[in-house]
Amino acid sequence: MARKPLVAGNWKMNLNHLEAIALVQKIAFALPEKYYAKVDVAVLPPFTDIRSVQTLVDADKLSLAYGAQDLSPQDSGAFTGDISGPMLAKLGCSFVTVGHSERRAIHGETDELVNKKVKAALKHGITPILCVGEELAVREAGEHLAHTRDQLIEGLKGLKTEQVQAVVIAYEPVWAIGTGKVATAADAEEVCKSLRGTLSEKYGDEVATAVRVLYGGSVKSGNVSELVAADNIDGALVGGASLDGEEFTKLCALAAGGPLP
Ligand SMILES: O=C(CO)COP(=O)(O)O
Repeated sequence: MARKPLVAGNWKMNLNHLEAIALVQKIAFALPEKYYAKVDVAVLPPFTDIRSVQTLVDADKLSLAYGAQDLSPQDSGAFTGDISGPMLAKLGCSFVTVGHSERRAIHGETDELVNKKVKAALKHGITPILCVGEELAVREAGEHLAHTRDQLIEGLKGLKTEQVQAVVIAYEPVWAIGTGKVATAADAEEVCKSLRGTLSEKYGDEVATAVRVLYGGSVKSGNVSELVAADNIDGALVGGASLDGEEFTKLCALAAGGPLP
């Protein structure tokens, strides 16, 4: 089965809601509709931008999807500062990143919490983009396959097979994030293939064949084609390059197989 590539722009803590509107308009204008038949495109802005993005996407009937960068494992209650799955679902979010390495490192998120967040997203009909990836020391020790396998297994723990089928996985080696050091296509493919192998072993071939596995870490228009050409890489989770409308559009068009618009 051919998996449709997904390119998701993780804006991280960048752009206010006015800047968000400008960027989405730029992408909508620059990326012709026909590309969406070959690539799914999503933006993941900060929470404060989502309502504005929703309004724009709805009003102009854009094919672009959007989502959030995190969610609470809880639905509601005394959790100051948190944002819940039902709130995101109400805003029309299709995706939410869960377990991004920045949240694991800066906010101390454990695999157990990440697993709860994956379940919270699924409960509210939002596709979790479960992020896994090793630090440089882990790779240098040759432990990257075992490390990412454990993160995958723990992140999906307790899910039914059909729920796993609804998840997107993103392999983001920590040493390649925001550093300009992209993993080679061969390095990225090695891990993505191994993750798919783990899915097959735990949930069967059908699920493993259906689930999209993205690569993230210094993806740009200059390297995306080589990455998505690999058998087991089904798109990209893009940080820095997703903040530049022209660059992001180019990247999406190339992930769709080109030509440039
Ligand atoms: O963390 C990332 C996306 O989630 C990758 O960020 P960069 O593309 O800026 O390296």
